[in-house]
Amino acid sequence: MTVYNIALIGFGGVNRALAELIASKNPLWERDLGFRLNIVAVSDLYLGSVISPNGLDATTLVESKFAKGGFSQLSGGSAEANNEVVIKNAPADIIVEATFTNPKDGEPAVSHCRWALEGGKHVVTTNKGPVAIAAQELKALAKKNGVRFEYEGSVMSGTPVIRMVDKTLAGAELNGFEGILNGTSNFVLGRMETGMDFSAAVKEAQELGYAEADPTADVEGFDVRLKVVILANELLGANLTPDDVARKGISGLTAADIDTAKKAGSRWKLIGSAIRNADGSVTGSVEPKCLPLEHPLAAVSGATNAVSLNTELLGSVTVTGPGAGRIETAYALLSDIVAIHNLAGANLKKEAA
Ligand SMILES: NC(=O)c1ccc[n+]([C@@H]2O[C@H](COP(=O)([O-])OP(=O)(O)OC[C@H]3O[C@@H](n4cnc5c(N)ncnc54)[C@H](O)[C@@H]3O)[C@@H](O)[C@H]2O)c1
Ligand SMILES: N[C@@H](CCO)C(=O)O
Repeated sequence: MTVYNIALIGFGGVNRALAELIASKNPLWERDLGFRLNIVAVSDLYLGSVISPNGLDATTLVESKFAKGGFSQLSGGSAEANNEVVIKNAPADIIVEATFTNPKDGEPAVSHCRWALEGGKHVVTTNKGPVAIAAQELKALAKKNGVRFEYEGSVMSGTPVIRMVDKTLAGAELNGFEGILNGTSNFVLGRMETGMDFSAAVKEAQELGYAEADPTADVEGFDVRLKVVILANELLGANLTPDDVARKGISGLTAADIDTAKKAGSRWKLIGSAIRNADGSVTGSVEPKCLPLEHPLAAVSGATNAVSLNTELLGSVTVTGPGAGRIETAYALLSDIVAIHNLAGANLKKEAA
């Protein structure tokens, strides 16, 4: 039986959801995917950290109501989030990075990824910071150390877009994309169409686990800007930084704007896009657009995301699915681990007794 030891960095909505899945689905994964996951360490800013070489019980982790510093009650635990010690010393094959996204410099998550990869540990992450800001460096580091840096959940949560385009649209000649890439702002715009106030709608998105720790990142377009950078660099071979992408969020839209659009048979959406220019350069942008109802992105509602990929050989191909949510994003982490597992010659497989 193949077992992957994993260490969770951050134990908020997403990594907690992964632990929930581990608690209930390990037997299914063993049967269908050929591996099970064993949590050997967790580190969280609020809860502290714990290393347990034989593994922590996922159900206990999920069901215990830990107070601040509560991991100190566990054997091998501390009230401090000793991320560096956990990443470097825990006997983990895979580091699962799901701390806050820092849209400015990606830290401390970039360092978390660096420590893991330098130590020969795979990284799977839903954190957009390290991917948008340091993907090239981290991919090179992973290659040098014979491990993988995987980040499917950094764009569109568990809905496959990065790996899907890479694997199944190879050769289709992608020229650009436009999409709804932030679940929170799309959810908020939808709620405003029903007459709900902007702040109440943001609060609801927070309660549903869609929003960033600071929801300004969602409604002001910073989150979409990171996602445009990730997709443009990954799929169009660009070398954009967040500062290269023009950005405008949805906070300036009023109830009257929403109403006027509705009466005109259209709908506001926050659109992230990038195009390849004639000279080969790539331009990205984030802005609210008033789309006619017949536009393919106009009907995308709630926290659902969609991206229309403009290809030379196939025309437009649209991928749609959940763009946020705890379990949905935890699934992205699982899909990254499946990708690692499926790599021929992966040297992390362990035959447990
Ligand atoms: N929730 C979603 O729908 C979703 C979807 C895609 C990507 N993401 C990204 O995944 C990551 C996690 O999302 P989430 O919803 O679980 O967020 P969250 O705010 O619920 O949890 C983040 C956790 O990380 C911990 N943390 C923050 N900084 C830390 C540090 N330096 N060291 C240790 N722990 C730290 C916090 O205490 C918190 O428990 C974020 O980067 C987010 O942008 C989230
Ligand atoms: N806060 C983000 C999470 C997914 O990256 C969103 O609402 O889309």
